Amino acid sequence: MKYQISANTKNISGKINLPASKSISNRVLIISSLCFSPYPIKNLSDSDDTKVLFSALHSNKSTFDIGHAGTAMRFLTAFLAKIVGEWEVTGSERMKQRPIKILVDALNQLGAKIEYLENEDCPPLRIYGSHLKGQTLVLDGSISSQYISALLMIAPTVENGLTLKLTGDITSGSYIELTLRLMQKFGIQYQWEENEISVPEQNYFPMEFTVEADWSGASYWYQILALAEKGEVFLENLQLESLQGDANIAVWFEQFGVFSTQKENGVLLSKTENTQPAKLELDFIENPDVAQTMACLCVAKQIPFHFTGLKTLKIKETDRIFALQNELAKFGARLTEPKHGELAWNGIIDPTLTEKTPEIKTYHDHRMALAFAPMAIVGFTFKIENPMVVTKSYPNFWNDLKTIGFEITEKE
Ligand SMILES: O=C(O)C1=C[C@@H](OP(=O)(O)O)[C@@H](O)[C@H](O)C1
Ligand SMILES: C=C(OP(=O)(O)O)C(=O)O
Repeated sequence: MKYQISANTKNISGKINLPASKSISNRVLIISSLCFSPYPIKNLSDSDDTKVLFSALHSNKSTFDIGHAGTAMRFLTAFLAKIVGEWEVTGSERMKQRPIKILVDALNQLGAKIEYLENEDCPPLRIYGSHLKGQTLVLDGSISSQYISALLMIAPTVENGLTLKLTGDITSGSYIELTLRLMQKFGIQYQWEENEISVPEQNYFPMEFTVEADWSGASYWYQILALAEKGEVFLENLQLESLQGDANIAVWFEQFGVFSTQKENGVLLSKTENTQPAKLELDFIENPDVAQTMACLCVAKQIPFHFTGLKTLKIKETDRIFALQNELAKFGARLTEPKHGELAWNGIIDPTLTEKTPEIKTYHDHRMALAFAPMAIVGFTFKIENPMVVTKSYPNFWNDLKTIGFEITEKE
């Protein structure tokens, strides 16, 4: 199934009920399961990635299929490693290619026994969970922060706690900070100095928790306003003072004339002046999930760019560097990869590449659909293949777009 997308609107006006943060939801679900008594969670995300973790944590089975959900895979692996029993965790074909060795090695050092069932270093896994004994672990922090978050969340419940010494350039550090700040809200004390994080053995303190709106999901609304001539969008439940690292983008978008004001129940985005940078240079080391948003924005506005900090994009839901290069070429943009972890464009549209009605492939990646759809605002009409990939993080996305005047029709 495909959607054909167009948008005959330059002046945007809307009120959007954003999805709740899946990163926060998945952390509070794990923490709740680690508490002596579970606590009520309000505004839990309705994304596939959260639903799948919720089901696994509330099931009486011993085999779990977590689909495409990276955080669910990594967080559940660490959680099950300390629950006495024999467990199996698998996922989508792509999940079977996403590495997990760093986490498996760490958990095995703590006393778990985890085996690979198909390919070395990747899911599916058989986990023999047992009582874990803490120690100092040395871990490569440059591949995925999710391994580190997974270990940190179980750390207070491991005998003697845990100390993690991180080597390499730490990637997605904002997500490690999110983990620690959430743990702190549930009563946990920790120390983080330079590349060393220590969490003593202690109890989580259960308390009612309300999940904030998702900042990565908000990025598509910032992108829409940046592409529009003017307008106002109210994003419900969003907080400028946020636990999420992607809240950074509020500042990034000011150079596109999009300004953010905190109101009682959310953030008001407004665009009154049509400005844009001559060239965009950004480092995504703390914000990998908004790289597609910014690349699509720049191509739609013909802004040359040089992005760095993108090494992890190759091991996400798809190889996002490859996917962006392939699909943005259909709009005439020839993106280059100057170095591993970089993406650049000279701002020149090559008419020999341009397709009249491009068909955008989504590669099982929600962010391909989410980031390309806003490009309709500048007048493109295109199709998006397998548009329901958005349910991984933002199930109501297509309905939300319709409320601001997008035309979305189903095609074979
Ligand atoms: O911990 C988290 O909630 C996440 C961490 C990031 O992954 P990496 O640490 O693998 O970059 C991010 O891309 C992902 O969407 C969510
Ligand atoms: C990378 C992502 O998710 P995950 O790694 O949890 O599958 C994402 O949501 O963009």
